[in-house]
Amino acid sequence: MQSSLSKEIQHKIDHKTKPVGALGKLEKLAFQVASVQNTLTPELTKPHIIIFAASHGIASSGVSAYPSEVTPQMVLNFINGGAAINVFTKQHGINLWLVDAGVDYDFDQNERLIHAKISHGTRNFLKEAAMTKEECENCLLKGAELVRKVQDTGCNVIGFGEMGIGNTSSASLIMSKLLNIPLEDCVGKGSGLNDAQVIHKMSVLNKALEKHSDVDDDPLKVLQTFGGYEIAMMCGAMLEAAKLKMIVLVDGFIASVSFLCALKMNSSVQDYAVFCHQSNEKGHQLLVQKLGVDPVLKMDMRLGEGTGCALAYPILQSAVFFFTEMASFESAGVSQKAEL
Ligand SMILES: O=C(O)c1ccc[n+]([C@@H]2O[C@H](COP(=O)([O-])O)[C@@H](O)[C@H]2O)c1
Ligand SMILES: Cc1cc2nc[nH]c2cc1C
Repeated sequence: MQSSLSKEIQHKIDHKTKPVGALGKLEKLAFQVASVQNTLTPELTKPHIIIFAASHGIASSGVSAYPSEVTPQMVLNFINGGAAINVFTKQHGINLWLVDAGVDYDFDQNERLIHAKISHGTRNFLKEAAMTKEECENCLLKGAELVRKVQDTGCNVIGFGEMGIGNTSSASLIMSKLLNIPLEDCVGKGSGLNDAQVIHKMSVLNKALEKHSDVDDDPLKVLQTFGGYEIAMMCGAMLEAAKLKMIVLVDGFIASVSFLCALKMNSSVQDYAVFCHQSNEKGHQLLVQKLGVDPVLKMDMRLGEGTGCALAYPILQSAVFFFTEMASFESAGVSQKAEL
């Protein structure tokens, strides 16, 4: 049953000076933000994006178009402000936090980089589980702790990005296991494999599935076996952000898989999530369909880093601003729909 606040929110949307429904998806977003914040006067405050970076044992098995050194190199690029996410967050006034979740490199102390290194990278899941149970649980706790720190700054809308060469392999395996769908439907080009290389990636990942055939669909076990530290930390962060009633901006394929893990642990996370864009990575379209969500943007992007969140943020702002600032038919003296 619709609550009385839900009815009031919908009434407010429908009485703005526009044909009913004419602001399309913006109306759904406004409804969601007002519902999450439990108010007819929602606001977005101190937007943040956290990027979690980590190295992957599987990256040595020829599953990515790029070498694993790119992960620490890109972290340095984030620190120096040169990556796409730096540019877009600056453009839209979004605060950016960088987290070393487990990169295979010892960074110098830097005030722009948060040290949360679980280890120097996950193990290769062709041989053994990527993480221990304890490491996986530590990731969830660390992600949650970071979100609490962000919320303490006055933030109520948070997006998550990732950087980790090899992490589309982790994400594909987790998706296949948790949704019980064929691996083939979950595996794509990642950061840019050609067709022959995707076939090799498939055969490597099939071996990993065989190796861990005893793993059922328990989300913590799946995350521990195939995950990356950044995927698990993001999962813990999303769960905490939902608990704190923050709006959660979900980026592309890998971030959506973190969301899937979070959803399997606590289904209420769905109410807080805004899916920012439809990634070009093969598995994402199916994942979005299975989740029953309709991403804000489709820009043919497949970058990660939280770039989809940064691009969708001003659209979310427009949703909140029309809801709070537009005149109503009554206040503007505009005639309503004719009774025909
Ligand atoms: O966000 C996405 O949809 C997305 C799709 C494909 C690749 N990526 C990025 O590319 C990296 C993973 O690609 P790969 O091929 O190394 O598994 C990782 O750093 C991700 O941020 C991201
Ligand atoms: C250069 C580069 C930048 C990235 N950012 C996120 N994933 C990435 C993968 C590569 C290869």
